[in-house]
Amino acid sequence: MTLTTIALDATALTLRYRRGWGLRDCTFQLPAGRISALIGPNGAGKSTLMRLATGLMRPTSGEIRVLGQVPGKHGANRQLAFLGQDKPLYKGFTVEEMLRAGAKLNPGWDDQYAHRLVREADVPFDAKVGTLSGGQRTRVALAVAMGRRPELLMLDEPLADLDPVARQEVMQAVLAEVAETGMTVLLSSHVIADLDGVCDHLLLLSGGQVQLQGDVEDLLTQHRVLVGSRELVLPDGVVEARTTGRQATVLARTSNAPGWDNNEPSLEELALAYLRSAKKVTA
Ligand SMILES: Nc1ncnc2c1ncn2[C@@H]1O[C@H](COP(=O)(O)OP(=O)(O)OP(=O)(O)O)[C@@H](O)[C@H]1O
Repeated sequence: MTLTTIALDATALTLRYRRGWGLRDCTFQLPAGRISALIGPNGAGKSTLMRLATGLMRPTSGEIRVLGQVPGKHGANRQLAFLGQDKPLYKGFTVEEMLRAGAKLNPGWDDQYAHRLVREADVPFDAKVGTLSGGQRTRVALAVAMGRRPELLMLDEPLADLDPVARQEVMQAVLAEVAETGMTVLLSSHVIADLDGVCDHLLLLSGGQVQLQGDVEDLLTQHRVLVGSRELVLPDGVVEARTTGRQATVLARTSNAPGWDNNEPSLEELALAYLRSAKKVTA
């Protein structure tokens, strides 16, 4: 990938908290204009990575570049919008006042668009933010983040408190924005099924380290779910092997597994196999 096609570029990125590692020697690149999934178990380092990208924290060693710049060096990156797990809203403001604050604070603010996003979510403009449900607050926080029309949008588990219809609506809004403006999105979620068909790039962290990264289509074609007798010879590239009775189910990075029934994995099968195998290694 050349510089202009890379939105996030990390080299040996490390952050050590007093208690232990947040991230450890992470090297990866996320492509611009695409939706990248950030997956990992609790404590994997997903929020830490996003905080480093915003410049809220500095790495202990290594480097991260966001849209070509080291975060925080030239003030807040105006092209970057970040929506963390603690939604950055003023509880005493009405939704309308929140949008007005967004307009005042952000030069590139698109007021019509932000209002449309709130309207689509059926959130009343005159309601106080503090009286909204968790899901409604998420929709307002998203409108504030996307109203800035950022080049890079980072969402830390944005779907966690949304109902199934709202999850779909939010993903549709994000997809439409990516298609229309070429915005780059980094999206973390524990519900991998929500990311399937939406994300075209994957970054999987575990224990602060990169376990798997790449283009989703490429990763899926490079892996196989193999089903067969447990007596069969395992191919190279086994990520995870499980047995029930006389049958074995294997996920392997291979295209050559004689004797096995083999199918391309879904994103969920791929990610879960890597997450389970990382858990076994660290247990
Ligand atoms: N402020 C902090 N001080 C000390 N340790 C921290 C701090 N924030 C995170 N950590 C530790 O760093 C590691 C990575 O945490 P992080 O919050 O980045 O993980 P995560 O992948 O976002 O987890 P989750 O899915 O639970 O939100 C964990 O071991 C966590 O305990």
